[in-house]
Amino acid sequence: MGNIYKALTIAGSDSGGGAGIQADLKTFHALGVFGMSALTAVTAQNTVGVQGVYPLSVEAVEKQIESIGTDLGTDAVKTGMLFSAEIIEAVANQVKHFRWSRLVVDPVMIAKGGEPLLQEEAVNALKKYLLPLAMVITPNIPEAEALTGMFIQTMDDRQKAAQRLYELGVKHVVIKGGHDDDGDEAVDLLFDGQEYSFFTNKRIETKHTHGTGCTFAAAITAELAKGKRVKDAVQTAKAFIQAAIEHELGIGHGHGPTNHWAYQQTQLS
Ligand SMILES: Nc1ncnc2c1ncn2[C@@H]1O[C@H](COP(=O)(O)OP(=O)(O)O)[C@@H](O)[C@H]1O
Ligand SMILES: Cc1ncc(COP(=O)(O)O)c(N)n1
Repeated sequence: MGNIYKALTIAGSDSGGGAGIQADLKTFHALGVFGMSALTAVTAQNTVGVQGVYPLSVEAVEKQIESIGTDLGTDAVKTGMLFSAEIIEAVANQVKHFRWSRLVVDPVMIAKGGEPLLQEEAVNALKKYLLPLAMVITPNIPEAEALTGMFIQTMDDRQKAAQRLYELGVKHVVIKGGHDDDGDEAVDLLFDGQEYSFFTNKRIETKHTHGTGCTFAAAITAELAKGKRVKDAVQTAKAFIQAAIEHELGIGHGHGPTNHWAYQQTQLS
């Protein structure tokens, strides 16, 4: 066996299997990375919506991270749904304690159906404690608006928002374009403090986009765990999410999950 790369996801459980911890672990696995998890909350969720949110205690979150940090260690870390300011602060302290530098923060706030996955007052904790530790942050447009207080309509606005997030201490800002549905392309913007890069693919006409954000950020994390540069990791993640959306599974009665094994299959064929 060659080198085993490891990645840890700190996020909520999606019982429906399309987003959250489940999407992250499937994505790590599909990219050949050993996945580990620390749950922050359990959601009763499916393709139709979120039927319940049950946060874990701060102690339960801390203990899971400690179990991983004191034994297996990890090459990269991703955070997703963190639910509260208390959990955010605890996670930031653990990341610092174990000196985990390859940290991808997906600032999950609201599920596609509109249900809150982060308490409103926790947005400030995200900015204060976690963003300064992040190697990469991956907000969608509404999340970038909540973090910056800006209204984002044009690509120029997005570039300004990326600059503001960079000033909060994040080393690389990716503002995703899934929500910008004018036009026939899905464009993601990356800012590294110096230059802007654009990752563009054809926009796929589908309602099955549950978990796209989680999957995309998990793919970046898996590639960083292998030691890849951020720009290359984002490039692979963009190809991964495109394949996952394109080869849709069509399961459930609402917004279905993406296909986490499609990228691997397209690579093999
Ligand atoms: N219909 C689509 N066709 C192609 N790519 C998409 C589509 N919707 C989202 N994406 C891509 O999926 C990733 C997640 O984007 P987005 O939907 O903005 O995030 P979130 O799920 O956090 O709201 C981005 O790379 C985005 O460009
Ligand atoms: C537990 C959990 N975490 C995150 C999301 C966001 O999903 P998306 O990737 O569609 O924004 C979700 N719906 N549920």
